[in-house]
Amino acid sequence: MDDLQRVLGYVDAADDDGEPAVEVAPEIYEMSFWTPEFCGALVRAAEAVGFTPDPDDPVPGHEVSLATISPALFQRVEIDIGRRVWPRLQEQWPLIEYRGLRDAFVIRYRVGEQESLRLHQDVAQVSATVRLNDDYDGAELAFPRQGYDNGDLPVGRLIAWPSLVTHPHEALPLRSGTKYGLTIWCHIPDDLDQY
Ligand SMILES: O=C(O)CCC(=O)C(=O)O
Ligand SMILES: [Fe+2]
Repeated sequence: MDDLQRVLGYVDAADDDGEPAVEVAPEIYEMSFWTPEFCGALVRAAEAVGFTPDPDDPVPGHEVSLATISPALFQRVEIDIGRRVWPRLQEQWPLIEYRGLRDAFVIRYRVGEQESLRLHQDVAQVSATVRLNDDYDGAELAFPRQGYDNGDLPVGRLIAWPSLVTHPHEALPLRSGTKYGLTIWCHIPDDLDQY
């Protein structure tokens, strides 16, 4: 199968071990999500489209949204997260409510280009990241308060955390190679009269 079929059709993307999420550090949950083959195809698609830093982004990175690669892909990922990821997170956080994705983008770290990302928190309900490759050194996604980094996370697996207040995180300096990760931000409910 070629990359085009795989990425645009979302073919052979899901890797589902059927296991519940595992708490790898305080309120950080890991689970299966994508096949390594799909991760590789998505990285090649992101490279074909190109990475552009947004000058208005307060935490600028070299990123490309899945919606820029393909609106249909963005929609499939949004539905897939609602079907496969959210129920596993609700076992841990029963009151969260899925309102779709604020964004999902591939971020790239390259020596001589973007080599780290400063400590920040995300403005979202729940944040997640998927490891897309592992042929690089450094650039671990680190949570200083939780004493956790994703250096040992296998390609295709996802970790999720509460976006604000308790889980500031940073990408440590890259030492060699190119890192790709998928960042996922889930919408905050805005129907405040429900609460
Ligand atoms: O995966 C990473 O390197 C971190 C990305 C991140 O925290 C973000 O895009 O908000
Ligand atoms: Fe972040």
